[in-house]
Amino acid sequence: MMEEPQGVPALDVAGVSHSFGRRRALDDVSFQVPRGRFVALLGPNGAGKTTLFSLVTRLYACRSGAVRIFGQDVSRAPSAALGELGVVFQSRTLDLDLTVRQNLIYHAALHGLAGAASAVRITGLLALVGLQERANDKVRTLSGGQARRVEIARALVHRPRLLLLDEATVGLDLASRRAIVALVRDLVREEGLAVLWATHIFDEVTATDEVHVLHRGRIIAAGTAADLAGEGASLEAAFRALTERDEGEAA
Ligand SMILES: Nc1ncnc2c1ncn2[C@@H]1O[C@H](COP(=O)(O)OP(=O)(O)OP(=O)(O)O)[C@@H](O)[C@H]1O
Repeated sequence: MMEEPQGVPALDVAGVSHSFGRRRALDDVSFQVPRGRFVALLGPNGAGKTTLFSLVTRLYACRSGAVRIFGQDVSRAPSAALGELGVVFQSRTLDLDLTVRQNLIYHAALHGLAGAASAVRITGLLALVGLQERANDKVRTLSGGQARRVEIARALVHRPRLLLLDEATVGLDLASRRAIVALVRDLVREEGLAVLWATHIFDEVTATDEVHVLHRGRIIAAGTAADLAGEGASLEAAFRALTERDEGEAA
């Protein structure tokens, strides 16, 4: 295996464009997620977040530009690249009639992990997301927030170093939303994970987070949330000003 150059980012999106027929969903998008950092991709519905995730996960072929995960190109070295990637999709993807543990065992098997090694890993992950007590309950009996935790555990089964979450708090109440954001931030701090957190919710972003603002398929601003907000203004106000200006320029 080739040695990984130091300083290579966890995720490198370089000049990526994607169209559906004549509709351009992504237009020359470039940004990076450094190792071990929480980076927010902030964009309203329809900005292109899900399309971008589909390209990073190879659901769609990347025809224009490149996506690299820890230096591995997802088109040229898909196994090496995707082996470092865990994903939590916007829509729920657990089997409701299996238990929490069964869902995880099934997913571990897809990654070639079985028997005692799988059991140990799953027990550790359930502790990490605070769901040890619910291991043998059917997913159907869990709250929305607990089900999300299972999906986060599942995304980490194969020990990826980069985790992508697409609107992970959608449909959750405020307390559950906060708990999920806190859990993911703990994973960054304590496990050294790199995270790309796609959201349209401003209060999920803190002042020191690096933020990339995606609007109508283009990155229209980037920096820390505090820099983008400017003195005294909120991130939400800055976001509105940026997107209105972008729409004005396009008109
Ligand atoms: N399969 C598809 N076929 C045609 N157009 C699509 C398809 N998927 C997405 N689009 C269009 O591409 C643009 C970006 O959509 P995308 O779903 O990536 O946005 P998003 O930021 O994830 O929004 P949301 O959070 O609502 O899913 C939108 O204009 C959307 O209508």
